Amino acid sequence: MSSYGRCYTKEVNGSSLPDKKPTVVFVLGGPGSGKGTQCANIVQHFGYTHLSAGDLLRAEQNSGSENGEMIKNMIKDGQIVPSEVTVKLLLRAMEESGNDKFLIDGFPRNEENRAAFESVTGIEPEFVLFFDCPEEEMEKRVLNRNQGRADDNIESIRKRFKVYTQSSLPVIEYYDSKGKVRKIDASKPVEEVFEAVKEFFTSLDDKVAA
Ligand SMILES: Nc1ncnc2c1ncn2[C@@H]1O[C@H](COP(=O)(O)OP(=O)(O)OP(=O)(O)O)[C@@H](O)[C@H]1O
Ligand SMILES: O=c1ccn([C@@H]2O[C@H](COP(=O)(O)O)[C@@H](O)[C@H]2O)c(=O)[nH]1
Ligand SMILES: [Mg+2]
Repeated sequence: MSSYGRCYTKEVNGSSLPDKKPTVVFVLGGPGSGKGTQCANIVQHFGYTHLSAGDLLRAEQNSGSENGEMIKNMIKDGQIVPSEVTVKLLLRAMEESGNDKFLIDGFPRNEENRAAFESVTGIEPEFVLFFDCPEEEMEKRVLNRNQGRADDNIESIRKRFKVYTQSSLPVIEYYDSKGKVRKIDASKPVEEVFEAVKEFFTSLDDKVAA
């Protein structure tokens, strides 16, 4: 198992493991709210490693993995891939990065994801960056994205919005009840959104330095 698994602690895993838990920020919001766009900016300014769970699943799908067909069908349908698969991909990417600061984009997407990540890693997010955006604006952005994604069509998008409302928003509400949500108005232009995003990461850097 990955050294970023719960086997993280010395007594389970021995001395070759990281002695400090990594910093994790979950980046959540609906399809097309701008998570990937803003994560690229955060990486440049604050030195995080960006892990998009969707990108990891797409790479796994294209790798010839035995889960490839299942992932392909679930993405097309906007369904949430079982945690067992996604958490394993995230842990491997965390370990391979050599970094200790991660933006986990588009995960956890439901309560099962949330509980699995926490129980496997023992990691709680530092905070949850929540990109709040009206559905109409998100739909427009996704339909204009032009990146050849199999789920950027009106049929898949409608399914993704439904899953987001039913399964992902409750995860954001859970973290909100713990005071961990940092909400951003994601309907604004990219530069303005980033100004708001920056404040949260600057505060965290200041807290760590203090
Ligand atoms: N603030 C913004 N204003 C206008 N367009 C934006 C903004 N942020 C991102 N976009 C554009 O909207 C599209 C979706 O952005 P992005 O891929 O970052 O969203 P996402 O939240 O990662 O979506 P998904 O969940 O589907 O992966 C892209 O074409 C991007 O260039
Ligand atoms: O944790 C996750 C993340 C993503 N998925 C599936 O991938 C698509 C696309 O995700 P994006 O974040 O928009 O790139 C999503 O609709 C799910 O089908 C997942 O199952 N679990
Ligand atoms: Mg994205």
